[in-house]
Amino acid sequence: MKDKLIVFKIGTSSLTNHMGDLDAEKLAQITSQLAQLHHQGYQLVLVTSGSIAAGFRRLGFDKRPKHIADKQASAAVGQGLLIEHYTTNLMQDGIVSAQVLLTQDDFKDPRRYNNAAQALQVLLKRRAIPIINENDTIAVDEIKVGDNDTLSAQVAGLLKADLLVLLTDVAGLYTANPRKDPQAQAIARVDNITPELFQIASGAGTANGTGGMVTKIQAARLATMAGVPVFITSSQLKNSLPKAVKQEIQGTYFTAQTKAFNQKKQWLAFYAPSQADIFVDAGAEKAMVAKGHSLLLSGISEFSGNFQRNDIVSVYSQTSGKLIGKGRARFSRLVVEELLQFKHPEGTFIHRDDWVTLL
Ligand SMILES: Nc1ncnc2c1ncn2[C@@H]1O[C@H](COP(=O)(O)OP(=O)(O)O)[C@@H](O)[C@H]1O
Ligand SMILES: N[C@@H](CCC(=O)OP(=O)(O)O)C(=O)O
Repeated sequence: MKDKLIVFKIGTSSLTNHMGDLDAEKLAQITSQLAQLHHQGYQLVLVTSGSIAAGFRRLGFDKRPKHIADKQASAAVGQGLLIEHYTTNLMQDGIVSAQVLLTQDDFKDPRRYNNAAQALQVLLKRRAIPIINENDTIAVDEIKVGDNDTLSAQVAGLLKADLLVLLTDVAGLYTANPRKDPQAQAIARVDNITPELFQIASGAGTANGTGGMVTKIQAARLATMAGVPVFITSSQLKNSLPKAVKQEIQGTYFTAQTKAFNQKKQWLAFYAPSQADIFVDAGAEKAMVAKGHSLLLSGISEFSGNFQRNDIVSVYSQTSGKLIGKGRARFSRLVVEELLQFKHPEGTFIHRDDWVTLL
């Protein structure tokens, strides 16, 4: 399938042995399948975990460390070793790979966000495979994506991928954790990610993984809102990568939303820091959510926090108290306060082009 762009995410659980160390044989299985797909004409991106697993023992820890600074130091040692495996293996098939390390800051700052997209697009156009991980060594809480499931969804959305495949150690999402509940049933397809779905997903399956199915469902939510379908499957089945691309293997398929966010709206929805909270009345809520209309000044019932013109604000329903979306303010708080003194305040506070519904 020429030009189809697939983002694969491979978790620590799929790259390690029972001691938690990087397993070169498992990694080689992945690279040979990537090479196969590359030669078929697919554009590929790999988001890979494993830097901590690859580094901790060399740094003198006898098991995977738990403290943040120890993990960061291990990642600094392991990232180089991890990328060396990918580069060497892919080079044997004549494929150029590229290391890209990202943090949440790269998504929050619109300039860095565009830069990341452009650099990745050049790599893809030139048939290289970007090998992405979080920049663990420098990522403190404030700038952390936190898990590679989410990072892969962010990347898939940014690049408008045709499919995101999350490869793990179970063949998709089950009605309960299959490691703990033998009665758990496989779920083949999810059209709607409801809050109930999160309840069936507990944390990581092994001491090596981060987040388990919860972060995978969160990732699926983000990617599908950005218009990218998601397939969760096991990396341990034979030829799982080529089969996953066509869903010819057991797994869970999440359908993409039809009204997907474009790049500008993804930034607004997922990354833009919000400066203030605006509460709107029932009429405005209906007009914005159901009809996609702009928010007029007359629909504002309350606000908290200070905001300037062009700042991003969160909009809540006055009736339910729930967050309904985010948008760009056309006036500062000072001006809004003045305008709302009028009996019939006129003007658009958030234009529909600068608005995303998040219900
Ligand atoms: N409802 C569920 N369906 C499938 N797996 C689940 C579920 N709830 C929890 N899990 C656990 O999630 C694990 C996969 O997540 P994780 O260990 O973080 O893997 P990775 O390193 O691949 O990201 C599975 O091994 C499984 O034990
Ligand atoms: N960035 C970290 C992994 C973070 C992570 O999300 O791990 P996992 O749940 O195994 O995909 C690393 O390279 O070890």
